[in-house]
Amino acid sequence: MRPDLEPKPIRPRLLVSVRDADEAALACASGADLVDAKDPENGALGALPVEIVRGIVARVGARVATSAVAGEPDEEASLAGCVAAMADTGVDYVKVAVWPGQSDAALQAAAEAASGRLIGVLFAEDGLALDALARLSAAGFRGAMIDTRGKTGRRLGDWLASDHLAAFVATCRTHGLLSGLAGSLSVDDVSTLAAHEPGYLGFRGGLCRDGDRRNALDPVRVSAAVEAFRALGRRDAA
Ligand SMILES: O=C[C@H](O)COP(=O)(O)O
Repeated sequence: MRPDLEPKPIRPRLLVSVRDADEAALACASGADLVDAKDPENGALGALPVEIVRGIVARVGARVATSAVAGEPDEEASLAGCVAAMADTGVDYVKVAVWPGQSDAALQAAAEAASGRLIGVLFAEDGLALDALARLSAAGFRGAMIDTRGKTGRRLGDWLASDHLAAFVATCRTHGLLSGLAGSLSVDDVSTLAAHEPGYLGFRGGLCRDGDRRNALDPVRVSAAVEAFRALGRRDAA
């Protein structure tokens, strides 16, 4: 059965970024809650070709929630177009980079292009942009997440202190946004970050062979992550 990501799950959900339908099938079979289509060879928010994303949705979309990255458009004019192309693949959520200088009109057009399924990605390297969250909510975004832009070994917690992450999640909740945290996370981060009660925690590198996000997903690491998330649920239910 497809897990419910909203409005507030009893535990954070596990997002696993995948690069093709075979990895999507592995993540889904292992018990990931959200399968996220992304090109790990192309930076933090590399978009996959839409044909590959359609293949991922066809393979796992009936069994698990799906998302896809629409990239990091560097021109405001191309934002809504990138989002629309990815929304048209049938994914449940589209993720796109947002930055403070974007106009409200551009944000609104992007949200409309994804029919209320758009998640804005902010980068930890830019600091805590809490004021952006009200704008995303007003524009019609469904959620917001923090990720790291540079995949060079510095992790989410190296950029933002725990109280900042808690403030991000709480402010998302205030504005009715689904919240996500990511950035070179490992399974050891799960219980600490879960305490902030985000909607989901996102993983790629920490679940790949040798911890390198450009390598294939490692089934043993994916299973360990799934177990860590399930343990949270059991702890909360106890
Ligand atoms: O959306 C989440 C990202 O794919 C996380 O990637 P990462 O764990 O390699 O930083």
